[in-house]
Amino acid sequence: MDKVCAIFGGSRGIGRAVAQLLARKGYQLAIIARNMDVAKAAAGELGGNHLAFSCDVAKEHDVQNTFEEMEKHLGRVNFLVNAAGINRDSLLVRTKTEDMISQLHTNLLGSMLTCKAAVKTMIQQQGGSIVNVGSIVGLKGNSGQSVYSASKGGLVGFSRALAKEVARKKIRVNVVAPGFIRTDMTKDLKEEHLKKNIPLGRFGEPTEVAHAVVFLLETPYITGHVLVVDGGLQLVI
Ligand SMILES: NC(=O)c1ccc[n+]([C@@H]2O[C@H](COP(=O)([O-])OP(=O)(O)OC[C@H]3O[C@@H](n4cnc5c(N)ncnc54)[C@H](O)[C@@H]3O)[C@@H](O)[C@H]2O)c1
Repeated sequence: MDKVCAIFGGSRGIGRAVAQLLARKGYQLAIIARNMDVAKAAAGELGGNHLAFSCDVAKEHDVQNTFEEMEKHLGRVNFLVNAAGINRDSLLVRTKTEDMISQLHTNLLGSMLTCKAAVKTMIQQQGGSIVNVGSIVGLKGNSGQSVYSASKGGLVGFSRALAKEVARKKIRVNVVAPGFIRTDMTKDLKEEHLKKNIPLGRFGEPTEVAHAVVFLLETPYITGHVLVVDGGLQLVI
């Protein structure tokens, strides 16, 4: 069977690193971003016949439409990576409701919607594999990130429940929970200061998370697992 993988948030950062790894392994990829030009540039960079799609994961209509288009142009998706995500750091008392909603919609509802669409097509194919990108703060919590932590913690609960729900359909659902990774999301953080708290003494690279994502995508006897990729940070926080 062809390996067709949809990567939401595949145009940059961790999603892009996953795309680069899977392209080298011969997967047929759908690179999905909100902006079509950005998605096209990222898909083009990979070489081969990978396709670009535009989609806001927080919008159900966009997600449904994207799955229909992917099936039309690539065939049925049997691998899914949810790497789209946003964070709006602030203390809860200062967090605007609209920022709560946008984080929950993008990070949690968005993955629920893409998983729902993917599971429907994976059931028809009698199998599939999903990796959702969570965060170490979804397990440990972090001051100034209560809403982001909730969205990522919710993603763990959702993924583990879904793993149970679809296991008999030969569909696996796992989570990768990164610590500090060097991407646009962390570019304004003070790495020199923060890295002192990380046992391995540095931020991670997107490709190091990508290897963990691909491991979970491809390892047939693992489901409902949360794989932490954090340079040992969870040991000390
Ligand atoms: N960088 C880190 O330190 C770190 C740590 C833990 C978890 N994560 C998670 O890893 C994932 C990837 O983040 P990254 O570090 O590569 O950051 P990034 O900002 O480079 O990438 C985020 C991606 O999500 C996309 N996106 C955002 N909102 C979207 C929406 N509504 N619809 C579709 N796409 C949308 C962006 O366009 C971008 O491609 C995110 O879920 C993030 O929460 C990152």
